[in-house]
Amino acid sequence: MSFSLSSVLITDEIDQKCVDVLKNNGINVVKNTKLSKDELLVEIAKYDGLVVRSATKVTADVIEAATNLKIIGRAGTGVDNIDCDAASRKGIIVMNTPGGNTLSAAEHTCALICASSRHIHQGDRAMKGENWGERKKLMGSELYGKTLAIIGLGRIGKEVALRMQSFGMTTIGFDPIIPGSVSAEFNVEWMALEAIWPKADYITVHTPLIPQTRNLINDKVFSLCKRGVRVINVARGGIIEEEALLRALESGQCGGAGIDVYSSEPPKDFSLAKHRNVVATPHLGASTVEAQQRVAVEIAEQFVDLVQGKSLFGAVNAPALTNAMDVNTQPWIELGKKLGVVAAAVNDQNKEFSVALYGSSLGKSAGSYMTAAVLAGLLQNSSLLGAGDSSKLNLVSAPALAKQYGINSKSTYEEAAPAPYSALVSVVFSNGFRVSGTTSGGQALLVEIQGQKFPSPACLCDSVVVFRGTSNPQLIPNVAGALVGAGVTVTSLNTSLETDGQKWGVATFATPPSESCLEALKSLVTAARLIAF
Ligand SMILES: NC(=O)c1ccc[n+]([C@@H]2O[C@H](COP(=O)([O-])OP(=O)(O)OC[C@H]3O[C@@H](n4cnc5c(N)ncnc54)[C@H](O)[C@@H]3O)[C@@H](O)[C@H]2O)c1
Ligand SMILES: O=C(O)[C@H](O)COP(=O)(O)O
Repeated sequence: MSFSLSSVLITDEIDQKCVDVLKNNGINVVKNTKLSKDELLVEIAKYDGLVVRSATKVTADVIEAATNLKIIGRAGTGVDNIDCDAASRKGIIVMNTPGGNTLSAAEHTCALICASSRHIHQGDRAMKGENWGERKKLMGSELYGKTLAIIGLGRIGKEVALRMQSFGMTTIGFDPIIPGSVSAEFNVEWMALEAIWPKADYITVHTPLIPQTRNLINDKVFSLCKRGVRVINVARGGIIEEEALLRALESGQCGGAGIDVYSSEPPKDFSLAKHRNVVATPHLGASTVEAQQRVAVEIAEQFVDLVQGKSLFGAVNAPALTNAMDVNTQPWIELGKKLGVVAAAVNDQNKEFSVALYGSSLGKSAGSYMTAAVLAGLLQNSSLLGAGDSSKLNLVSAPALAKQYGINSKSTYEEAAPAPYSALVSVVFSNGFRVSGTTSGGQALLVEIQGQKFPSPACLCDSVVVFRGTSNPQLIPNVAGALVGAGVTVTSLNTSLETDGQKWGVATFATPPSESCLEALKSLVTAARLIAF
């Protein structure tokens, strides 16, 4: 896979090291952190790469205006400031630097837990106001022996657990993906959320902001918690419902909060940040010299690795493209695309299909990239694609465009492949049409069309003629003779087993023929398509 990048725009405060790494690898860089939205809409068209933190909102209109953009890099973790669906529809890769700021965000969380338990913020305010008398109002509580509930046991949640255990806190937690056996390895007892609420003295959230986590901590949850529970949010504003938190702080049901992130940034309303029992910071979780240098270098190196064809590490919207860089997976992705192209050429109902994967060498996880590959093939010559869409069709945009056009796909997996193949891919449409293939020596081979198997699989080379004809001993010699007569050099001719007196056939060529060669077949076959992959 080749990927070129000529000029990158950086619109947020990102460490100089990002600029240096990109420039040292021959990529032009412009850093402008002062662009208004209107200016960004004009500027963005000049660049094929964009690097942001959380301040720049890469909305659908920015992506629409980004006529040359190929990649958006997030120097950090959360990509919720980027419209990833809009980017996917335009075939634009979105990548982040997962892990580069994990330790800083974890340390900041621990700092907020400590500050909240000992009223550090209130004490500091009192001292600055020369108000020593505040001292007697600021009785804190020890963390030792208290229970810390961690919602989201990914990178940051785990690091918070390990650090707060050294204070003698008991750590419990919930994550729908991380099982109890894994969380037990870092001494977090996994519990269902209902069991967590009444046990927790402190609750810290470390999830992405997604529909399932929006307002996760709300009035109802506060009512199920211990009176005086303290909550911390260094993840995303909106995971703890801000109005519910204010109400719980006012009633004393919540004893204090440490908040780094807000549902709108900067907040439209500072009531929460100003509350006496809230220690508030302006989204500082990743704001350390170390984290900023790390994410700056990582995003730049990830861009360079992609240009050099080494890896697509950090891509969040391109599972198929990521796999397309693996030499073992590449032939399967090519096969998927070609099966999609064949299906689009000879089957007239392509809106609903399933990709059936067979063989342990493919594995269940192949479903996401093989489905994307088949979709890319199906859409390649489709009239569904608008003019703008067809130039953007790739393994990133195919699933997003298919969704837009109402094409539904799913995948299934079985460990055992039908003999004689060790691995096989079948694309099965809702009208019963089925096309199957495998790979050998890096080549895509057609094994079956419409349930009719090829005793000897047909190569899906650069261009082929796929035809259907009445089964008679003269079919192959007649088709071969007609093609030779039309001036094309046939390199192979394979036919399937027959069903209802009909056979499928595939012809391959030394050099791609023109569409006119099909004229020669008209009287010999019931259907023929020239397919250029
Ligand atoms: N404040 C900051 O400056 C700062 C810095 C870095 C990261 N972050 C944010 O912190 C959050 C966590 O980052 P991370 O690197 O640990 O991510 P991660 O992907 O490693 O972990 C997130 C975890 O949340 C879990 N999760 C998803 N849905 C859940 C649900 N409904 N309930 C419970 N858990 C759920 C996931 O399974 C995953 O394990 C993200 O929102 C990220 O954007 C903030
Ligand atoms: O998701 C992240 O990486 C953090 O929220 C950091 O955001 P920032 O890069 O704007 O500090």
